[in-house]
Amino acid sequence: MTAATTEPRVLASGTLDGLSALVTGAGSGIGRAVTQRLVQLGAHVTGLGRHEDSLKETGDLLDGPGGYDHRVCDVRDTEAAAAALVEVGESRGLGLLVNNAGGQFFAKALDISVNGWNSVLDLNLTSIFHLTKAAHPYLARTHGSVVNLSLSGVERGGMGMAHSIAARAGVLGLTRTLALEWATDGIRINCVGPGTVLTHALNDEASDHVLGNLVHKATPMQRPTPTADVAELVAFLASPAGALMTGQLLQIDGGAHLGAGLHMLPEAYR
Ligand SMILES: CCCCC/C=C/C(=O)SCCNC(=O)CCNC(=O)[C@H](O)C(C)(C)COP(=O)(O)OP(=O)(O)OC[C@H]1O[C@@H](n2cnc3c(N)ncnc32)[C@H](O)[C@@H]1OP(=O)(O)O
Ligand SMILES: NC(=O)C1=CN([C@@H]2O[C@H](COP(=O)(O)OP(=O)(O)OC[C@H]3O[C@@H](n4cnc5c(N)ncnc54)[C@H](OP(=O)(O)O)[C@@H]3O)[C@@H](O)[C@H]2O)C=CC1
Repeated sequence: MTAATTEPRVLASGTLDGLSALVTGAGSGIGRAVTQRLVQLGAHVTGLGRHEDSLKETGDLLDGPGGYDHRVCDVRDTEAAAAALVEVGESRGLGLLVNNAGGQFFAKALDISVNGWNSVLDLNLTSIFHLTKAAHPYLARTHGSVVNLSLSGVERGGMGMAHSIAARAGVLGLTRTLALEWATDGIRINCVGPGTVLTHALNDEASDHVLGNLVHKATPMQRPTPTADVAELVAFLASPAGALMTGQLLQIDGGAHLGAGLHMLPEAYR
């Protein structure tokens, strides 16, 4: 058997029967793959995002025994996002929050304005704090969990990503602090750090040179991270098999965090 297995789906059907989940950024990429897998395993997912068409498309692509609905919302509008979560919590309860919506533009620190810094921090850190806080009462009732999508290699830093790396380091600190503060409420909270995932969004941002060449060089296992692998890990953390896992950063990256890093040098930007 080779290490490069192409089928990461190992959890038994029915593993997440009855789970109510909220996934931010469910309309594309990793969030869509996570939604698909949770629904296959029996969960009901509410997908959150800014664009109705892509959220609807996620719903059209689902196959599985679980359920799906969506809410259009910008997670940086912390009151609107919390209100959407409360609606879900009050109507169906909440056993899992996946803070997946995120991203950044690639720029050297000296080229990041105050507004640019704030927009990335708001998206990748502040919104997560407020939404997770709003989820507390519902997760306490179900002894549920939170999964925060982060990046591989945050502790190493990454050129062109000062704002995003700072935000993700903040999310890890938040994750570990809430893991401590909420453990006795029965709530677990973890981070998943994917390596490079060739989603449309990244393809739009980075040049073919980065995606076709540097990813392989910067990744000991010489391949990008498939969305399905990330989705299985999120489902595992939400399942009874993850019941003692909290405060973790699980890097699913082919060893990329051990290497020199895939730095977004200016020549790599689109
Ligand atoms: C190392 C390689 C592996 C990478 C691993 C990570 C991969 C991924 O995350 S994949 C997803 C990739 N796609 C994205 O991340 C796209 C997501 N980006 C966005 O949604 C937006 O860029 C944003 C949310 C981060 C910012 O959006 P918004 O707040 O709407 O931005 P504005 O246009 O209003 O601009 C605000 C502010 O930011 C400045 N700015 C925007 N782009 C750049 C840039 N390329 N360089 C420098 N500054 C930029 C913009 O000028 C505004 O500032 P002011 O001009 O001072 O007002
Ligand atoms: N691709 C990669 O290589 C890696 C990605 N990651 C991280 O994983 C997460 C998902 O990435 P990926 O799937 O690639 O990215 P995508 O850009 O494909 O997905 C991000 C999703 O988040 C939604 N979103 C973005 N901003 C907001 C907002 N303000 N409010 C609500 N929803 C929003 C987008 O939908 P809409 O525009 O409709 O709102 C979109 O569906 C991100 O946090 C990303 O940084 C981590 C490691 C590597």
